[in-house]
Amino acid sequence: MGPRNLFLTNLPESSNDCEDNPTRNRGFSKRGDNDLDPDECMQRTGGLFGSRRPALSGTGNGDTSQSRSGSGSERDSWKSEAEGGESSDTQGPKVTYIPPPPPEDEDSIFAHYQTGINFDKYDTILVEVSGHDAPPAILTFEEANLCQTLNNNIAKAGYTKLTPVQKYSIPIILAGRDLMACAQTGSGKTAAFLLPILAHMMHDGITASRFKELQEPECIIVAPTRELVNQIYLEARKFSFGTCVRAVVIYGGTQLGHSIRQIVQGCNILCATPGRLMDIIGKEKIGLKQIKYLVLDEADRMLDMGFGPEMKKLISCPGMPSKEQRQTLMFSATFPEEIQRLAAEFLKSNYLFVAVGQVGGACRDVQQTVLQVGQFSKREKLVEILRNIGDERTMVFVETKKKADFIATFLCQEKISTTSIHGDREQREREQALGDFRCGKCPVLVATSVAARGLDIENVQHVINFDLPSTIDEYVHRIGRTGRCGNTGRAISFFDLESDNHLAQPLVKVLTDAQQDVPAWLEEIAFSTYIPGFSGSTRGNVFASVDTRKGKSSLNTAGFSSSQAPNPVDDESWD
Ligand SMILES: Nc1ncnc2c1ncn2[C@@H]1O[C@H](COP(=O)(O)OP(=O)(O)OP(=O)(O)O)[C@@H](O)[C@H]1O
Repeated sequence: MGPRNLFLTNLPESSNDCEDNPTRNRGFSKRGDNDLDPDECMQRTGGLFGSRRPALSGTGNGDTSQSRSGSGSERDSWKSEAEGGESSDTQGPKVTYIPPPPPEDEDSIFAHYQTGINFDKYDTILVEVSGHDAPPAILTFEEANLCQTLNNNIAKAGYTKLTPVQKYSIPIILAGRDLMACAQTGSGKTAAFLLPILAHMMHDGITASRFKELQEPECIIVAPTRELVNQIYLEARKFSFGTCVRAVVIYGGTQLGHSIRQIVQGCNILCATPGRLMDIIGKEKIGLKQIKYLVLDEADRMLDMGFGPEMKKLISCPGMPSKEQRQTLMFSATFPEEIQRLAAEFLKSNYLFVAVGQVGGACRDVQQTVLQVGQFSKREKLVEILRNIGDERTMVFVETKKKADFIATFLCQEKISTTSIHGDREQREREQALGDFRCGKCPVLVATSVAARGLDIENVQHVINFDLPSTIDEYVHRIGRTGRCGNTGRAISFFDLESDNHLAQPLVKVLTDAQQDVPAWLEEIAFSTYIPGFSGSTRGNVFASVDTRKGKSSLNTAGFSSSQAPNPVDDESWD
């Protein structure tokens, strides 16, 4: 195998507050004070595991091998990227990895970072709610009338104010309505669905318990990547702390038997990647009859051709309540119109659509810079930028798994502390890489799209698109790894005239909508490149700025409940 799996983290000699891992390796620090031979650097595996925040805690039992080579073309293997190439019919060695359980101490469970200076600016964002009979937004957690334990956990998590998506989503979900919610990256969509679901479960009571032969969870939450479902699990564990609700997480690349053992101990909320979930259902390790809530996080990704077929299989499984009998919730920062139409198959016809700001728009707390850089100049430019950045946490996105290893190795040889995450790395390595990055041992993480969505990592100050993605939606998600929860961040993208011209128009739109400077050369390309159907406005195929049902909508600002908001204007003038 090429350097792909030999590539390792570079760790400074001195340890810091991260847990040491017996297989921890040494390597280069940015300051280059421990000059390991690059080859030796390549001989070591693993890295650090654990960080100030709870570690990943997937569970599972080796049922299927993990594809060690991306099947099909690199770009087409996005799904195998997310699942790490795992599927029940993949040949290869048995997966035996069992992630260690997350820390159980309260400090770790409630570890969180501070909201940023722009958190209060959320209240100025226009919110559009479309669909009929929408309950009014709430302005405070108290208005949600949650139980004391939940309120205690919210306070311990450092939440004092609701974000816009929470103000509108929580009452809608408490009212039992289906919901499609779009809000910018880093604006609290996870709590927006977890809190009302937990409130319902606490109020209505739960059935699944450790003493049941067959576990029948009340809630299933699916997301496209292992690291993201684990992150959602840790949030569910946080907010359900001290309650009888038990959350479990299962994902590919880990031993299946361990997943099963976790489930049989009691499973009310199951956080899962699609591949592992369908394995567990196929083996009848859970029943679906008690499902009350089905949540699709990064929903547009879950419904596209990558995971759409598996999602359709899921809702057709024996025992799965129909869309009329369950509550279905979909969340994402992007939601193209054609995907919205696909979503209708999963949602009750009277679902509500909440759009916080421009659907598909970038978070305005991210300062975006686009540089024209040809492919042969990218590495030099990357090193120049990273040397200027110093030790601030930076995610570098590349388009293929091979390139992730290559660039990470290259940076290693440039004595820049770097690690990598992509779908061909063992799950253990992926989790170690994330742990090294989270705790700052490796301030640079080179990643493919497997890390583009959802990951909430403290202090990511910079995102560099070494390669621009193929779609503008993925661009929005990638740069959203920084500038989260009112904090500011910076994104720098290398625009290659040979391959990125198709992105020029949507990129200009995203930059303009986010009040960013648009380079003249990019504008020129944008308006000299004709893309059928793109009118440069929100009505183009690029963004669905309104509910594609074109239903009745009310335009509110996040700072008001609908009763106080300015008179709703016709969504024609929305954009
Ligand atoms: N009301 C709140 N007050 C303070 N912090 C919050 C609040 N809601 C969420 N957060 C924090 O903000 C961060 C981002 O939340 P979350 O990951 O749910 O964002 P998101 O909208 O799902 O982002 P993405 O679109 O990238 O998935 C998390 O660290 C979360 O704990």
